Amino acid sequence: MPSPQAHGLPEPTTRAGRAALEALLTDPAEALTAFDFDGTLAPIVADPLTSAPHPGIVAALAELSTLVGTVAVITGRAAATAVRLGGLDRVPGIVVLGHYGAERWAEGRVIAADPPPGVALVRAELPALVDASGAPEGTWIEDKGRSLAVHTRRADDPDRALELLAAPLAELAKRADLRLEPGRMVIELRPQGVDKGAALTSLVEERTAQRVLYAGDDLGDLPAFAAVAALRGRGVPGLTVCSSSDEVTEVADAADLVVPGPAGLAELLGRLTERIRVRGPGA
Ligand SMILES: O=P(O)(O)OC[C@H]1O[C@H](O[C@H]2O[C@H](CO)[C@@H](O)[C@H](O)[C@H]2O)[C@H](O)[C@@H](O)[C@@H]1O
Repeated sequence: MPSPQAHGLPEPTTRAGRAALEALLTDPAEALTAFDFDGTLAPIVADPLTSAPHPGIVAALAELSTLVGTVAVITGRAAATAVRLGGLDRVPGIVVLGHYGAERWAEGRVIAADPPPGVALVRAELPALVDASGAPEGTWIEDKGRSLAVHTRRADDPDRALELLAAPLAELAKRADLRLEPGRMVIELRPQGVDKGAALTSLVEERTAQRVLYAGDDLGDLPAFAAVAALRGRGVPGLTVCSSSDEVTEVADAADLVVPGPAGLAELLGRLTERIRVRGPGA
């Protein structure tokens, strides 16, 4: 039987990753494949309202959806926002879990619990807090409905802005009983009790998936990587893929396979679908 590399698939650097890729190729219908949105499917841009998937990557997901059991996106965005920006409704049967798993979009419907009262408190206090922090011009607030994010990418000195914001945002999050979620030039204040790891695990259980692939790029994806490791312990082969950047190195350190950003992921998906088609299901 040819190795995955014989068809241009990159080789995971870990034994568990290689075993998971082989298991996925052998039984794709048993697999759940899940992807982060920003930085993984969509290149990072200065204005989150203009995010768009890497060219061809949604078509690749659509093709993948005909070959594997489940295609999902798990994002910090509101689910409907990711669907709209990504054109994700072009992927048959896709499940989109938004707000780190607090929302679920499927077949055009969003299911979510009401946000906790702390979100309204943060909405009321955050503008004055950002002003008082001394964070440089360009720091701005994204109100996502169920959570709020303070972005520094457009600030003169993004890292300095994050330093100035860290303590006051931590104090506000504590008072509002919300979770502080750091990311790529952003700090979010969001409801507790959910993360991408719990979201991924629930979906794997719901779909009774026997193989799992998860791809991400940011700190908020690390719980999903940990969930993949835990699933391996329960006998479910799992492959973690990092869409790499210079901004976050922890994700590459934890991954079985590193690809160069969304362009690299698009290429990986193309090779993966081609390999599954050539090999045929159950081969
Ligand atoms: O879980 P994700 O799908 O990765 O979403 C995480 C956050 O992504 C967005 O912010 C990031 O992408 C922006 C657009 O490229 C970029 O400008 C920003 O610096 C990044 O942090 C989004 O705006 C957040 O709401 C998401 O939670």
